[in-house]
Amino acid sequence: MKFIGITGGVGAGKSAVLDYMATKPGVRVMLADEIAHELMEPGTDCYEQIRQAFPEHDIYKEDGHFDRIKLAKVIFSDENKRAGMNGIVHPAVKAYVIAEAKRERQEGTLALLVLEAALLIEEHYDEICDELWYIYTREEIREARLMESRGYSREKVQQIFSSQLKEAEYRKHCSVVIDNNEGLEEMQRQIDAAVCAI
Ligand SMILES: CC(C)(COP(=O)(O)OP(=O)(O)OC[C@H]1O[C@@H](n2cnc3c(N)ncnc32)[C@H](O)[C@@H]1O)[C@@H](O)C(=O)NCCC(=O)NCCS
Ligand SMILES: Nc1ncnc2c1ncn2[C@@H]1O[C@H](COP(=O)(O)OP(=O)(O)OP(=O)(O)O)[C@@H](O)[C@H]1O
Repeated sequence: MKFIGITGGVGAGKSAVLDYMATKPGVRVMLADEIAHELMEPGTDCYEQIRQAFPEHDIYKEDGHFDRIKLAKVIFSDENKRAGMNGIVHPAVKAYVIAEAKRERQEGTLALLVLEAALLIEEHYDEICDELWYIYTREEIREARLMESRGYSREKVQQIFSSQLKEAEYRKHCSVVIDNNEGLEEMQRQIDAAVCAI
């Protein structure tokens, strides 16, 4: 089994890449954001720690779950708060991922395990993954896609851009680059070639 980490900035198309890879036999995909959200459900250790770390903020929905819009405003506008939350959530996500990768390696039924995360490089997933792939899409295209598909404001997109790595840094750490500036078919053609080359 090979363990591939897929990264790139917000809106680069990582989920679109994973959706395509998930259609292939022998491939299991994992999304770090999804794992994080499960680990942040009310009643979990992460939930309690975040609650205690942000006592002065209303970051909740009526049912007690975190309100992602409110939480995003807090963590993307304050570097210290973002670091505080990362320090709670990311070690828990990484521990979960390491345990799943170990289990899959032992089980031996997969050809590829694929993990998608915006912060693979910052969180040193190169130490766990066999290869890192960078999904490259120009900022203006990502901004347009996110405003159109998710209704993000230009300000929100720019705030998230400035909290993430620059293109050169992603390229330095990744051995495969997928160019997702064009349509989905072109991206899928590059994925097929990269999978063949493993
Ligand atoms: C901050 C939250 C509430 C924002 O939710 P929202 O629905 O507005 O945005 P979404 O989840 O689609 O994330 C937008 C982009 O920001 C990235 N991102 C998420 N958290 C962070 C972070 N702490 N630092 C930098 N980028 C982040 C995402 O990967 C994605 O590229 C949400 O992302 C969250 O709960 N984050 C904590 C989980 C986490 O750390 N995920 C990254 C794991 S590698
Ligand atoms: N090649 C493409 N052509 C047109 N639209 C695309 C293409 N790739 C992705 N998109 C669209 O761009 C938007 C962002 O893509 P996606 O959600 O896959 O990005 P992401 O990198 O997973 O984002 P995040 O960092 O927030 O998880 C989505 O609406 C998606 O459908």
